[in-house]
Amino acid sequence: MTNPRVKQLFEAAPAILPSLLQCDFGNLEREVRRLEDDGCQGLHLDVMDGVFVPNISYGMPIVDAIRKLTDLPLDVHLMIQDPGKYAQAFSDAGADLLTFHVEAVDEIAPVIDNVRSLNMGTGLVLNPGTAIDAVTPFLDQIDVVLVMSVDAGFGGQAFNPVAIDKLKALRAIKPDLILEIDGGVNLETIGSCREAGADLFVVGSAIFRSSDYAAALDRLRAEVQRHDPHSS
Ligand SMILES: O=C(CO)[C@@H](O)[C@H](O)COP(=O)(O)O
Ligand SMILES: [Co+2]
Repeated sequence: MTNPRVKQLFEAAPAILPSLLQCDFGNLEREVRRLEDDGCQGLHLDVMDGVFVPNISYGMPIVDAIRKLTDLPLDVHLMIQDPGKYAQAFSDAGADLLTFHVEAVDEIAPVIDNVRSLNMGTGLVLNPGTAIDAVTPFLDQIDVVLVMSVDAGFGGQAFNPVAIDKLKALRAIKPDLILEIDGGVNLETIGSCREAGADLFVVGSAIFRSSDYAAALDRLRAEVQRHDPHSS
């Protein structure tokens, strides 16, 4: 991995990545500063097109605005049809790690090649109903598998435990693969994700519905630490 911010993010793992979907967009700079001050090691940006998922969030201009506000690694989760068509634009906007859904493309390999050629970290995303066989042929070409524990499209949904078995299976197949989990990750669910092998934890509601982000992040980090499979 040559992208220095992605390298930095992976070295920080296990790490919590706040999903900005539910942040206060009217005060974006204040939100980003708060998360930086609270010791976050990266930000998760959810891009939704109203076609691949039944919701619309934001696109390149917001990624670009956040890039100008921070040097933190930007993990851009594309929930869009035909993601390869927009890889260059998200690279230009400042994405460091670009993940796209296997369900959104007919041919996965050319999109991986496209993202890699732009020097971004590359990740494949699986919705809860998609088996890991959809990503296993590509594990040597990518940097991350993002396992969804909700159907992509909305924050605030309940965690689907099918994700736990997928994390365990992927960890068993490739011990050094970076595994990311997204959807319904909170104080009750984050420990089992860590035990199952997750390295990066995307958290939306459990941070942004709290009045004290720092305290919420500290509690989540303590839970990750408590469930670390490597500590005795
Ligand atoms: O990609 C998505 C939803 O599609 C996520 O990144 C959510 O935004 C996470 O929010 P919570 O489930 O933690 O509320
Ligand atoms: Co996401």
